[in-house]
Amino acid sequence: MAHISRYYDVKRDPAGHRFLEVRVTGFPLLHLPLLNKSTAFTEEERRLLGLEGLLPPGVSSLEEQKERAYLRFRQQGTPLEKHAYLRNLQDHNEVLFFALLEDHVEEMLPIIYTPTVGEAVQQFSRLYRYPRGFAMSTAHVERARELLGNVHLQDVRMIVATDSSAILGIGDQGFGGMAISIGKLSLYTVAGGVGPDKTLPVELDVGTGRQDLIEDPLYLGARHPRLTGEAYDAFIDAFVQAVQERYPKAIIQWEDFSKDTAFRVLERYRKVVPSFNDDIQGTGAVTLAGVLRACALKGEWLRDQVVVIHGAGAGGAGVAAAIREGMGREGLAPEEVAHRVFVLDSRGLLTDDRRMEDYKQPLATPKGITEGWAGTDLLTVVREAGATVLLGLSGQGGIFNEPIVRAVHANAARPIIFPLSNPTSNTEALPEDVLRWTDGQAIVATGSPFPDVTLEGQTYQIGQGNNAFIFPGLGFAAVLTRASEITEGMVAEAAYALADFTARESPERTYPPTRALRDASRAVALRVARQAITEGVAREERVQNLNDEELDAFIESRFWFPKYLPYRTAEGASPDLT
Ligand SMILES: NC(=O)c1ccc[n+]([C@@H]2O[C@H](COP(=O)([O-])OP(=O)(O)OC[C@H]3O[C@@H](n4cnc5c(N)ncnc54)[C@H](O)[C@@H]3O)[C@@H](O)[C@H]2O)c1
Ligand SMILES: O=C(O)C[C@H](O)C(=O)O
Ligand SMILES: [Mn+2]
Repeated sequence: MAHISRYYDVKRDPAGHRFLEVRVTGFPLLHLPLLNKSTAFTEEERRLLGLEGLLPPGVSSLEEQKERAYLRFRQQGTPLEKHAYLRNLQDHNEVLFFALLEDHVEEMLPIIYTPTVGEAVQQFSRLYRYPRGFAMSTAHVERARELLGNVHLQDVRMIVATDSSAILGIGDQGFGGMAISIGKLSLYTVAGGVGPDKTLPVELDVGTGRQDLIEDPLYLGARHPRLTGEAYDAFIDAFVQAVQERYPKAIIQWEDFSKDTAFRVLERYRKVVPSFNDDIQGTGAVTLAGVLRACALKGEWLRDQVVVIHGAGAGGAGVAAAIREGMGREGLAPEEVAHRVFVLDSRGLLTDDRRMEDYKQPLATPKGITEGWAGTDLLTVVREAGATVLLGLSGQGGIFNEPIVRAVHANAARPIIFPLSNPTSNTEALPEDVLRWTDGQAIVATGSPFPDVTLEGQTYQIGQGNNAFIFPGLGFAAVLTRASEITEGMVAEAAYALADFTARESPERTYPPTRALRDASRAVALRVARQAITEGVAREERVQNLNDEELDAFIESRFWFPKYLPYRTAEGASPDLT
């Protein structure tokens, strides 16, 4: 089968300046988002590349293009319209898209990512315009390798793949989960330095449990119930094998797999292909980092807190493991930790006399500890355990009500309350309410972005405890070191790196402001890369003997930045070659 094998190369001229040697010219060139400069093609390039007459005569600089695009962006009425506008731009001109994003990261992150991406997931089949990424469906299992061969990208290093079974807190979303993979990878580029040509969003369309989607005439996904059991495993196996063959250097980030599959998929492949689960590991790390900062803000240790985690899915389990690890590092033995970390699912506290899924068993509280307790519901657990920290990962909007928040406050002068569920409608409590119910004493961070809260003349910044502060740096470090595996040590290091970065750059906050996302990711990448080298999983020769300063410089030098390179055609080739 004929494909465009390589339609461009990055080369250097004799003076050492980089340029793109392109093998596509004319109209098709204007339709390749990685190559299209649109109105920024110079007159010389237009002549050389057969573009004369196809573009308006005015030549714009990238700056002018950004100005034009930003004006249009501001004219869009709703967040979803803004999202659609930016996605459209991304599908036409990636350099411009990322350059614009870089300039307005605080304003645009909530549009391309959480919370608006949640709406984009739900509306995916209605918003759909251009192809992006790899869509694997049940009909393709036998031919996964061949189909991945149809993807034009030559050197994919970072893959985000979802089976859409638990998107944010909004559940099974069928094919629409593709929007999450796209959104996460945009962050990899804007914050993590991975070039857009090195990223591949993937939808693993194993079907959907949503009858309303199956019956929706406009639905674009496969119309059958979700694969389960062996058929499901065979599907994911086929995908992983195809990735290993076509993109042997790629890292896989598993995203928004429901608790029923998340743990199994993570464990099955983590030593087969370098991979991690963002909701388990990324969320664990970001939450530990924020809780450590919150403890530091009130001059206390994590080991002295009592932590209640509401939600025992991928996120809750990851957070529980990370908090336990953090307490262990502060000197607590596992028996002591058992008195300080409590996890609840929809049936109440996990205790070891209950029947439950395998992955939950290590999270369960020994029955002896809860002897004599008045109950195992959230309010009772907060009271009986003496919770000083309350973390929400249940996707249950509003469940942290006034009595519950006040009960935590009764145990701590400065309670730490993080409603971490996304999107905004699933937030366990609004920051303003939490602050009001605690007379401004609570330390609050949320998963979705919230504006500052002003209460009785005092303004409180609400940190965004979102794994976006972890995964770009973690994944970029794994890419740059060519890690053979993403170890628990690397994930833990990401958490401490973020906490230290926040302490250094924003000492009064739980998390850095989102405009610091790139710097935070770089700090995370440095420490994760160091950990990979120390643990002997870094396969990249060039990083083996670098000191920290050199490693940081190496990371910086590998960052992709949105700018246009000059274009030329292959030597001797005629400009109309396509
Ligand atoms: N802030 C972040 O970075 C971040 C990261 C991951 C997940 N999350 C959020 O956490 C939520 C859960 O995501 P997940 O990936 O763990 O999903 P999941 O499907 O794996 O788990 C959901 C869990 O919620 C719990 N739950 C449901 N109803 C409950 C109830 N009434 N009471 C107590 N617990 C209940 C159950 O224990 C279930 O296991 C989502 O809203 C998601 O957005 C946030
Ligand atoms: O996507 C996010 O905003 C964070 C997290 O991965 C989630 O599933 O909620
Ligand atoms: Mn997620």
